[in-house]
Amino acid sequence: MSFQNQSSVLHKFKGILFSTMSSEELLNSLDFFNAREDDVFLVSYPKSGTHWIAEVIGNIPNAQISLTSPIELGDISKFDELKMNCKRRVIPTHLSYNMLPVNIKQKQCKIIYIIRNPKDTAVSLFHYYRDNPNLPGIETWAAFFELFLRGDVVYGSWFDHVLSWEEHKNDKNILIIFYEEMKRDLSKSIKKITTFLGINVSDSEISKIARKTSFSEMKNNAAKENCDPNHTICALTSNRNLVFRKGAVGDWINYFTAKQRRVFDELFTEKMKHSELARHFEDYF
Ligand SMILES: Nc1ncnc2c1ncn2[C@@H]1O[C@H](COP(=O)(O)O)[C@@H](OP(=O)(O)O)[C@H]1O
Ligand SMILES: CCc1ccc(OS(=O)(=O)O)cc1
Repeated sequence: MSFQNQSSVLHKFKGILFSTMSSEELLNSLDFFNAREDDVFLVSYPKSGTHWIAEVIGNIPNAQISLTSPIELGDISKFDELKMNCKRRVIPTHLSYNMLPVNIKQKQCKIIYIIRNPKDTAVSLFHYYRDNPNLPGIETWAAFFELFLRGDVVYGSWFDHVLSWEEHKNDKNILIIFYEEMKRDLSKSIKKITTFLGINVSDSEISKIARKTSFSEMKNNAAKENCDPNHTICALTSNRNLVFRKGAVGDWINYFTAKQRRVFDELFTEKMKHSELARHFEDYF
């Protein structure tokens, strides 16, 4: 597998790194996006469990929804492509709240924001950088750790991303889901999601969705799929095999040195001192 230089796969837009698969023209035009009132946005910082929630939603019986590729993926023809979709659209994105098209906010579309312990997120993104030819090559975990702390990674700083959503955590059209809660009680999180979407689902159907969206099931299914580079659903890869790595809570402990842990905790405390969302991670640090 060939590793790419950062400049060939990432570009900076308004100070934040994006994949070159997100054209500058598209990023500049986001505010021209025409949202529909029944659109659902699935928002996350990369590697927070986005595919997992997408699979949960895709398995809701009779939901009549259509999962699209991320709003920021592609070129200016993106909005025409989305317009042609007649079903209720579930649109993933890794955009921060500030960059989200204004029309989505005006129409108060439903938004699910998934958030994961940043230490596990960093480790997961490190592996994504290493394995994914659409991301820059990275030599070591130590080098990646520095980039992550500085926000010098695709979609920028985890801290800034989460803080941009923090201010809207109580908006009635926004549901916050934690990866760690999904791991602890998947059925409970599925129930939260279906209730939020206004779809009535029985307990036995919820159990069925939980079975179908277990890590092993999703990883096995991805291994059987053909990887079609012309059908890119993800913003960062057309190979779904790269998405399902370990699916665990607390894997960071196998990577962080004692010093890295101290440095990270200091930065976390400083940046997230006013954050209620951050309190959720106290048990996982
Ligand atoms: N069904 C599932 N259960 C648990 N974790 C899952 C999962 N599906 C995906 N993931 C994990 O979510 C991360 C990918 O997030 P995203 O979909 O936002 O890119 C990966 O984490 P790891 O790299 O830690 O394994 C992946 O393994
Ligand atoms: C399948 C929906 C989805 C989930 C996550 C995405 O982001 S990434 O490209 O894998 O980072 C895109 C689409």
